[in-house]
Amino acid sequence: MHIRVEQISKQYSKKSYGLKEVSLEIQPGVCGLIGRNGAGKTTLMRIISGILEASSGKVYMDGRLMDSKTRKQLQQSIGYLPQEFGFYPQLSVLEAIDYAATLHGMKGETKKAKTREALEKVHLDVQSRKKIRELSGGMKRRLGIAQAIVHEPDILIVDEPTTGVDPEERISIRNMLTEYAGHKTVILSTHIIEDIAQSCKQVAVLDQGMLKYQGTIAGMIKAVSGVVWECSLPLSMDYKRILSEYITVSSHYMEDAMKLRVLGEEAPPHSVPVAPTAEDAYMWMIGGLTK
Ligand SMILES: Nc1ncnc2c1ncn2[C@@H]1O[C@H](COP(=O)(O)OP(=O)(O)OP(=O)(O)O)[C@@H](O)[C@H]1O
Repeated sequence: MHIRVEQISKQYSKKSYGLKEVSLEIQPGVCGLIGRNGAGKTTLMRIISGILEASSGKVYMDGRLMDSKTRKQLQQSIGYLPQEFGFYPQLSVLEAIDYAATLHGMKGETKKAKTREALEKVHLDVQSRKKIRELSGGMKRRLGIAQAIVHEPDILIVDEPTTGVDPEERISIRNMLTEYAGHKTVILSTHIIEDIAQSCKQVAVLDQGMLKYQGTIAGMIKAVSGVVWECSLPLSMDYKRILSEYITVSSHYMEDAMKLRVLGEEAPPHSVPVAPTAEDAYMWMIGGLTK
């Protein structure tokens, strides 16, 4: 399904904006939403899911406007995993997904088959009798994905599915989402640029409620060619000026020099231009770390 977000704003209160006039096109495949805390990722995902109303703007799915008349029907094509997802700890893995399938109106053999398929997709079929309270954090996250895909939605929206899980689990969750995408649309939010670089065809960078970039990872990297520098500064040099004038991606002391990777339009002293990475591009787009 193709999603079009048109001039969406969300004002929570007089002073608090979640989003400011965000327009975005999302095609089938995995789309990564990246931005620091408070950038507006959750707000955007909740609006696309139809569980939060925008203050202004429109969302279209395959050309159909989401409004009070179409919302319920469009929501049947959406699966959503919020950042915090609570299951009853005394339920078993199977019971939890069976319950989610019931909520989607499934019955009998169909429900049984879909429940089993969802658990297989997230590799929890062998744990199906386990109680939820016995699951690890990563397993709970995978169970959350299973409840979001049990009705095989065309659009899957997952809010920070890889936060706080170990690297192996992160890669596994990433792969599951890529596999699920196939011809479907998966929107995933993250703080982790590596997740986006590895699994997303499309990427949108949000910062302070505004869209800073939309396109491919390759396009994002290309956009910052010529602004990434590696400096090797003599230890006697006052490097604080460079830190204040450039966006610093990394810095470390060597025996004889201070090595910096910085972003800026002009070459800093003692520097050579280097090829940008996705992390450089992201840092450039959000204007560096908050000071
Ligand atoms: N219910 C609310 N009431 C008031 N302000 C809110 C509410 N929800 C979000 N906000 C504000 O809207 C902005 C965007 O928040 P949002 O949760 O969408 O960001 P986020 O990118 O998902 O952040 P995080 O990565 O920390 O989850 C923030 O400034 C936040 O404080």
